Amino acid sequence: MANRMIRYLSAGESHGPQLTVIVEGFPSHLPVSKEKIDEQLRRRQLGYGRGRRMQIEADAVEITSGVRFGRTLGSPITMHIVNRDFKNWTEKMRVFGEPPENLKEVTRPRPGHADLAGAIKYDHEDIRNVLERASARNTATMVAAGALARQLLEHFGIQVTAHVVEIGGERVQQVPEDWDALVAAADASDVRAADPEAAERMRRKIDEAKEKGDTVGGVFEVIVRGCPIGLGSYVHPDRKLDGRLAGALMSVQAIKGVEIGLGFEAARRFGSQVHDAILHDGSRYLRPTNGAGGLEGGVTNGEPIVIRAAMKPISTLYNPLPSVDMRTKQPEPAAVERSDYCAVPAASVVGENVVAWVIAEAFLEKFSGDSLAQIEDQVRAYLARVRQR
Ligand SMILES: Cc1cc2nc3c(=O)[nH]c(=O)nc-3n(C[C@H](O)[C@H](O)[C@H](O)COP(=O)(O)O)c2cc1C
Ligand SMILES: C=C(O[C@@H]1CC(C(=O)O)=C[C@@H](OP(=O)(O)O)[C@H]1O)C(=O)O
Repeated sequence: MANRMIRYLSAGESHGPQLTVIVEGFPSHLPVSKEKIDEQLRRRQLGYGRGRRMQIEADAVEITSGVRFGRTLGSPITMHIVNRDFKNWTEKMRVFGEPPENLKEVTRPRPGHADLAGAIKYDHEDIRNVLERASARNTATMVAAGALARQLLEHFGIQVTAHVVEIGGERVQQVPEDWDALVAAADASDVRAADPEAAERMRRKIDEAKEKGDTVGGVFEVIVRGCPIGLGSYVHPDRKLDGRLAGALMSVQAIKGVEIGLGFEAARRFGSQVHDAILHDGSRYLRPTNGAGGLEGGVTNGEPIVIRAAMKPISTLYNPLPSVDMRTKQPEPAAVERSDYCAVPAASVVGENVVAWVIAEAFLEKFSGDSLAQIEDQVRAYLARVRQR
């Protein structure tokens, strides 16, 4: 295991009273904005193709430890996110007491969800005991932790953004090259695609899925700029930042593929068409291209990190696939839960914040310190040294 300076633990069921995340290892004196965390949570709730649950929730954190007068103390930071929907589930989600008489157990596992494997693994008769925690509701905690990490990164000039590049096979053709224009265009679009024509085709694809009781997936791209050269390491597999980023993104519900830089396309080209030449302008190294996506040997090379993640279509189908009733073992259509039709735009916001977390982890491994000032000293000294190389 790499020596991680920061870590977090999350808890909470999708229809329980709240989600909780405890973040540990942040330096003291970092200014914290609750508004910035809430803004990321708000963005995660948006997107064309989301189901009715998002109209019930209004995600925001309550911070109950680790911050005083707007700055971190160096102690664990606890954040709570209330599940507004809990008020509709108080009986069905009781912590103690007997199940209500009218409780309808979920017994027909949905192909693609954690239902079947989870019910067998944890010996549950009622699949609700699985889906409550498997649910992507928990991505709100990933975003809260990432949004905190992001504030550390921003302090050191590192920025993260994401945009959707594909939904249901409809692809973006034109992406603004300018960073601010890309961020603005992605944020202004309800599918988070920066290309308005592609966005329209994506919306139609989501409508088509909805009409058919079906779902669609897609691909989003996360970009990090401002990372110093030298985060992560080649010296041991579990310290390689490419592997850690891919692992973190693959741990987000429904993410089934990750590629960095040219990714799978690199496998189809000659090396001369893949690798980025090394130039020097007299004061610093330059890379005319960025096929590596900002990572060589599992180490940041100073270029923007470019990483894409593929999300499978949502598993709950209103027109359900064949399944089996786990009580009777008889064929039955899979259970239907209230659901999203497409959550790629939301997943892109999750991806953005998950990536921010991993970069902050790597940043604090390289520039460790108990207070922000100690870290600033280290960063300054390192960057001065880099300029001499
Ligand atoms: C933002 C987001 C929203 C999701 N919404 C739903 C949903 O409404 N219904 C559903 O069946 N799956 C949804 N999923 C996907 C499931 O949570 C996921 O497929 C399931 O937990 C099984 O895990 P796996 O796909 O990683 O194998 C969503 C995923 C994300 C990232
Ligand atoms: C609650 C969220 O997403 C949920 C993820 C999800 C799933 O199965 O993963 C199923 C749905 O839950 P519900 O049945 O309560 O509508 C989504 O709404 C969220 O993103 O905050």
